[in-house]
Amino acid sequence: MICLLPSRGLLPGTQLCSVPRQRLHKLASLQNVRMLRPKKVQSLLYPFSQMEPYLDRSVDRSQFQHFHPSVEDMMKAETLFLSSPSHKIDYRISAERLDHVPVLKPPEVCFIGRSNVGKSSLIRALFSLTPEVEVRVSKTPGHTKKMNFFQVGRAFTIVDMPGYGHRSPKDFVDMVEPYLFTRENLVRTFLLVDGSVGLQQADLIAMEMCEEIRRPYVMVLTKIDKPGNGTLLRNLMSLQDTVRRNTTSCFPQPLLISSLNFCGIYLLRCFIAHVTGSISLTDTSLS
Ligand SMILES: Nc1nc2c(ncn2[C@@H]2O[C@H](COP(=O)(O)OP(=O)(O)OP(=O)(O)O)[C@@H](O)[C@H]2O)c(=O)[nH]1
Ligand SMILES: [Mg+2]
Repeated sequence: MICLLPSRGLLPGTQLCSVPRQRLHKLASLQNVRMLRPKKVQSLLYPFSQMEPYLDRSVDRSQFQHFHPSVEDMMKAETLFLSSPSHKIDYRISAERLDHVPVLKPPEVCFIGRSNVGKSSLIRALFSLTPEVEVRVSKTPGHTKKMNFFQVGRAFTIVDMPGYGHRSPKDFVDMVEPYLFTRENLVRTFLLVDGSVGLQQADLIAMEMCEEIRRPYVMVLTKIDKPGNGTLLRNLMSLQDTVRRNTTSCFPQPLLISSLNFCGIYLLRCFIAHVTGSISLTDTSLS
């Protein structure tokens, strides 16, 4: 691999490399996914479909399908995650204090959650069609220490946040909380919960904070490849119950994601494209 390092304007955490096309993960693009077995396609595009057979018949399934985009809508959204000369996807800047945060016009979405929950991995999977934008991930909790801004053309900005639970709450309270309260162009916060362990006390505190901020946020269950179906279903139902009982600003449908096997990544790309106003959906996508 030829690396063009060091590159001007790049901070630690991001490298600009010339990556041969074949290094793209085979599941990065819907084009490839659509060639797989229909059952596999279904579970990658609509991860909730894996859970359905295990649900009690009395459970109302519509609450898990408020956002149910067509494959065509997902294809439209995917084009936004492809970098081109007229639509550059790139790391923009890192900020370790609120006054370092750049003023940017495009709508913004950010990812918060406990350290190690998989925030950076998820953003890396979203950008898997543009592997030259490197998002660093680590087994060690507390790896991401700054807010990292990634610009997706003029369409939107994605922000990777330091986690809470490790070296926090100080970092989080000093930097992330004021950002969430004051950022004018922030259109959605994604609050990640580890799907293999379920809701923890720290997650409940973060949900309370999001409720206090009163801006729209969405729960995301990560690492869904790790637990067995029983554990995952239990964690999903408990999260769903908490959302229903205790929240008013939270989107009613938790999104299910595995950054390892790309399950749910296409749906999340479409959700981001939708909430940032970058695509218009066909009528059937939202209920
Ligand atoms: N099995 C599995 N492991 C994952 C997944 N996503 C992330 N991981 C692993 O979880 C660990 C933490 O991932 P990160 O993406 O760095 O987590 P983070 O939330 O950004 O962590 P901080 O930056 O420390 O807050 C890494 O070892 C990842 O490989 C997933 O979908 N499935
Ligand atoms: Mg991180």
